Amino acid sequence: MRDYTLIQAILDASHDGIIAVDRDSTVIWVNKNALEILGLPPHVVGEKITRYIPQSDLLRILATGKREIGDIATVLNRQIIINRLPIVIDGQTVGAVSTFKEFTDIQKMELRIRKQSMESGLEAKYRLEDIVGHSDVIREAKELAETFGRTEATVLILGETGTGKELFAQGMHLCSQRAAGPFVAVNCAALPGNLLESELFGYEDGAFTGARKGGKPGLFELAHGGTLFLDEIGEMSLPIQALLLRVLQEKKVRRIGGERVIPVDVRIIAATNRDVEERIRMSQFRSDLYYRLNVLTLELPPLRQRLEDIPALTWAIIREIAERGDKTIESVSESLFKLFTQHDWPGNVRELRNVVERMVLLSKTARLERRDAAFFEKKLQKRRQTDGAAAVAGTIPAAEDEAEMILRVLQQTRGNRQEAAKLLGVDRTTLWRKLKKYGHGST
Ligand SMILES: Nc1ncnc2c1ncn2[C@@H]1O[C@H](COP(=O)(O)OP(=O)(O)OP(=O)(O)O)[C@@H](O)[C@H]1O
Repeated sequence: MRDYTLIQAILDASHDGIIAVDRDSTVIWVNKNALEILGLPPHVVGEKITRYIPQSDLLRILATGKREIGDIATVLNRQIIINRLPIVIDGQTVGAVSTFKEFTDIQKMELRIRKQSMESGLEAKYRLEDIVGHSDVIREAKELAETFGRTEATVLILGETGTGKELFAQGMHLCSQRAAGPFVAVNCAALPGNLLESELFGYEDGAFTGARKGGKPGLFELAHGGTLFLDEIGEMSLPIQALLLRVLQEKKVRRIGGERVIPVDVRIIAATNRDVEERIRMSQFRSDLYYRLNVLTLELPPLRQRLEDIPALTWAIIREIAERGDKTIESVSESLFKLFTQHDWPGNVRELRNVVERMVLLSKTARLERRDAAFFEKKLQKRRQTDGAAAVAGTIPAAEDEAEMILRVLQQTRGNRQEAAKLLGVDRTTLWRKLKKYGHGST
């Protein structure tokens, strides 16, 4: 009797509701919270559970012997989160128990945010040790990134397009104390001004026409406890720069159309492939924001400064393709690597990835040969000719040619920019920038 009273007191002390049934679905134990949440009378013990809850889910647990964790249900107009488990003794299911609690607004929000962040892949995958390359320049960059990563300071990554800025940002996040928190990346150049503002800061219900019902948390809120990676920071408009600076100073955000001030704990890693200092001179970038972002600087080398890494990078790409199950390559000819070293790779590792992927997918054997690279040789030749002509004329390659080529490729891909960028061997942002430059920004 003493044991019974003691156990009952312990169960009643739990914040969760607990109700257990035996193999015949007779209630054998229930605590105070369960009675309260389910609205049951105190004398349910000894009665069939179906008398009070005709469709009780515990019947299913008795039948299947399988646990069900994290189910959400509405009971008496309240949302509850439930775990149901079989009670197993000596390998036999002798009953079932359900533990549950009210689902608070905070938990609801957490669940929604977690779901959103998983859907849009807001988790860092690459660790610094996954970044391929043994050249001195990349080794130094990795060492520096590791040192920077462990601090809480803001880091500015400088590097040409495709040099791995996002990979390094992920790597720094994963070696920081925030590794278990979210990693949220946003490309400031890919979103027009007002869209970038609502992405970063979120909005309240009814903030503007077309705003999602219930409002939307901004990326700062989603990155709470983690890292926010702001790529192409140099492209950010002046009004958004001012808002960003305020958030960095105050560590609080206010959603568009909202009154509430939401505290955020976010580490910023920013990146740019443009000379921000030049933009400061042209009054297009705020110097106070630049100094705040540029506490630590990590410069990433272009691929042409680490040509010795090409074989390792090529093999890493080949392995990834094989893992996807697309195609397996067993050997690569030395002459192909030699050809690769003759190129200056303006699109860096992203361009190398595109070239290798194309070759692997087109190759008919398990060996990559120089002859598989006919399309690449053509590209090289064309580039040499253009460079030669430019050198003779003392000009840069004609802009019209580039604009025409981009539009032609876009036509070919029926306006699909991602595909066009891939065919052109540039990233989407570069393509977007070029279109803007040639006056086709909104096409
Ligand atoms: N050292 C590396 N090892 C393996 N893959 C790499 C490396 N560097 C870059 N890549 C690959 O190159 C591509 C571009 O990388 P990433 O997006 O990090 O570059 P970025 O500098 O952020 O480019 P952008 O400035 O255009 O946004 C990705 O597909 C990435 O996987």
